[in-house]
Amino acid sequence: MKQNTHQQTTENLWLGLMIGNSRLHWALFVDNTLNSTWDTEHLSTSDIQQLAKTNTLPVSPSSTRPIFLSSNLPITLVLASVVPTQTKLWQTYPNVRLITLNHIPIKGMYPTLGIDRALALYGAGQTYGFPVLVIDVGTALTFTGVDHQQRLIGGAILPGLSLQFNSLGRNTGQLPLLNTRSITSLPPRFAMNTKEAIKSGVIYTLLAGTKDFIGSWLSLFPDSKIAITGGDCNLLRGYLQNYDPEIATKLIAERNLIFLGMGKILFGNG
Ligand SMILES: Nc1ncnc2c1ncn2[C@@H]1O[C@H](COP(=O)(O)OP(=O)(O)O)[C@@H](O)[C@H]1O
Ligand SMILES: CC(C)(COP(=O)(O)O)[C@@H](O)C(=O)NCCC(=O)O
Ligand SMILES: [K+]
Repeated sequence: MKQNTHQQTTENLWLGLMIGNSRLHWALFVDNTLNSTWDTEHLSTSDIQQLAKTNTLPVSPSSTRPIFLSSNLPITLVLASVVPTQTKLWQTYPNVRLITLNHIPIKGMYPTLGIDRALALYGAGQTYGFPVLVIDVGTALTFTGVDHQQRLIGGAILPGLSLQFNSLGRNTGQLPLLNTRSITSLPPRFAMNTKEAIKSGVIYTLLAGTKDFIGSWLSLFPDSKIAITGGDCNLLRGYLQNYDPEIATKLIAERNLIFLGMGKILFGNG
């Protein structure tokens, strides 16, 4: 592992870590303010054990492979996770604080609600106002809504784009495995080859479903904000701009909703 010494003392540095199902999402908070965010792949058990032992943490806004911050003082690692096996591994870190639903000031949450959904919802509400609907286009795609009184209304969970393509590619005898990132424009609706037919099926169904959820939410909360986040949020928003420009203009895209929520909870600001 590469070592990188940092000029700043660690008292004013907090590292946020959101463990998602596909990747790790990192945030550096400096002087109680969100400074930078980046994503990496999941780390191996031995890498995490080594970090805990040597009191080092990755600080690498520009790379998918982490560079490690070494320090004599314990750095506070603020952890939220939707992957219990990973939570266990990271809890071996010396100075770790785990964010749970108990920390989130949203009323009426059910006990198994994902902490990523709760944090993003709180971050969106605090930033844009309540009520708000959050669409998170990650490994799973989720809709999560909260009302004027910061009470959870609920939402929905379905497979995200890559999960949909992977399930077709891996569970059939002759369908190809498509790469989500290679699909940048809307496919023809009625396709004449297999790849385009998969794209059409997944994307138009997703767009119709998204439009329906947004319409349904706005019929309940006509003045609500709608925020979109997650690894594939720009892809979905891009398709939506062609498919239904009026709905697309209502969407606020923000990759850091979860960390905006984390910042509010830790410091009372983003
Ligand atoms: N650099 C990248 N590496 C991996 N996945 C990426 C990348 N950029 C975008 N993605 C997309 O993001 C999706 C995962 O979304 P993300 O919100 O990061 O996941 P999670 O929070 O569930 O781990 C992947 O399915 C993939 O399609
Ligand atoms: C729905 C999720 C799998 C989304 O995870 P992600 O795609 O962000 O990795 C996660 O929020 C989760 O495990 N939720 C628990 C069930 C629920 O929210 O009802
Ligand atoms: K997510």
